[in-house]
Amino acid sequence: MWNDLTSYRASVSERSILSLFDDPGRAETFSARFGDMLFDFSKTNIDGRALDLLIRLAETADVAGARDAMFAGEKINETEGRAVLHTALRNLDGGPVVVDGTDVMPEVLGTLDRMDAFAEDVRSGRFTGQGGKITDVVNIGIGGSDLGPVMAVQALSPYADGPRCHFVSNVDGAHVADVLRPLDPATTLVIVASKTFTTIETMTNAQTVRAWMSETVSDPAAQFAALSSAEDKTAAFGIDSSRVFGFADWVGGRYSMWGPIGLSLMIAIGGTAFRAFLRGAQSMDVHFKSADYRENLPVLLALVGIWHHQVCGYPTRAVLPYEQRLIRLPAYLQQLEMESNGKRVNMDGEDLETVSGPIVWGEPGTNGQHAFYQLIHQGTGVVPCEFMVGAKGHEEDLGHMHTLLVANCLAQSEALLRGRSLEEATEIMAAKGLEGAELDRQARHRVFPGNRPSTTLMYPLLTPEVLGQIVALYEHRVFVEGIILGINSFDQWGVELGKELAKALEPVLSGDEGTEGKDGSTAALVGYIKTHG
Ligand SMILES: O=P(O)(O)OC[C@H]1O[C@](O)(CO)[C@@H](O)[C@@H]1O
Repeated sequence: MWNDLTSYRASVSERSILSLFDDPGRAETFSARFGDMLFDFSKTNIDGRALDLLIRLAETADVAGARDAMFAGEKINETEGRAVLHTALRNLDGGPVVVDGTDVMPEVLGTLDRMDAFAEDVRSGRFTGQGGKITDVVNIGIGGSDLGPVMAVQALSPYADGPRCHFVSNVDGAHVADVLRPLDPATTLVIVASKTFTTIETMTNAQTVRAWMSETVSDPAAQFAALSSAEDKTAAFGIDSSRVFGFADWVGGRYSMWGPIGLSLMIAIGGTAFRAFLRGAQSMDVHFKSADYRENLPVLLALVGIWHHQVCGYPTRAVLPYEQRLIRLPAYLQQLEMESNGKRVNMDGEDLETVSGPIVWGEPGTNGQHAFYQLIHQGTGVVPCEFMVGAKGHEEDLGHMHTLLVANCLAQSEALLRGRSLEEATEIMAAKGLEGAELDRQARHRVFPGNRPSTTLMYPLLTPEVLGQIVALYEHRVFVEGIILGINSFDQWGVELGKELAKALEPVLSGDEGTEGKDGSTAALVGYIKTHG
């Protein structure tokens, strides 16, 4: 299958994507809709034959079978012996989801109701701090216990009518210090978000914040809540069980914002909007489960990704939301995609047949246009770009700005597609009065090779429901890519070694232990810190 794809790609690699639009139906054929959402992949070099081969790849990998196994609660995370059921957290209709013979939905929905009640207590002032109504919430977490809520709170700021939410993740004391500086401990709620309740960054920050709070309030623990599966540890930290929201081991960290890890978002936007966010994701689940591969957005997004990375060999992909409020989406997707599919062996522990998942990066447009788009347009490498934009913005009185935003988004994908030839560039520069060798030289700097692939995801407006759809779309995209590559997308052993070595280096840096056994570079770097620290 892979060979068929790579040899077919080689046979069409020189053709211009623009020429494919000689087919007047191309934009329609190479796009798919889900409700009001449109995914356009016509500005890629994928044609009917390539799509057929990609679909066959999905069929051969039995994506549908793996998908059904995931939704059915089978232990598809084989290296950790766990089911993968973040979809149960947004299964608002409550149809049974059985794990080890038990329907988990009553507990899931019960926890959601408890979260809702607590969020409402905080928002209404029924739950107060020791100085009165809660004005600020500080979520302490990292990775999957941080990136989702950070991204979503920002994305949905037009819906945020609750206390202000802040996020502390880095173990760099600068982060917590900067976040706490303007806050009043007596009206601040602290949420410690950690599935394991052992993550060193989170626990260190939690202790720092508790110490900060204890300088002002008599009972700091009363203003703490915890989002964790480790109830013994939350109790040991002194957090009352009424403010502990747990979740099962079948919710992976980077897939967890649909449940308790989303509490800060729920407090910011309220329970009704939070449920709309879940409903959006749930609707994408239904689509993923039922739509034909050729109409299935997560499957198509995955196949386009596979085409560009594994088949064409483009090493990275850029996610470019023309939506300022999605500023943290690229970071969120970096964890989702790279922690999930950045693996070198397959489920059986054998070397992968192909390269693993791509490097994912990006920034909102139009800002990126004034920074790295230069390389995207004229650099020697190809970066497939994933644009996304809403038909409308929330600032109705600033509609003219939204029009300009959309114009820029569409212009970028058009420019990548068309490019500008040497003849065109020469004509432009000649019209400016240049001639001879200087004309030639200057024109060459103004050539755009074009023929660079991009996709565009469009949606009506970034509502909670649409955000839920977008995030679930990407989750399932990562899943499909993982299945096709044979990867377990739900473990993350690659983060462990660094954690272990950091633990071992702490006493070396503090002077309790020497650098014996360390490589020369590490020993020298320790020496620098000891001299200058
Ligand atoms: O929620 P926890 O247990 O603190 O873990 C935080 C993050 O750390 C990781 O395990 C990686 O270090 C992520 O997968 C996870 O999202």
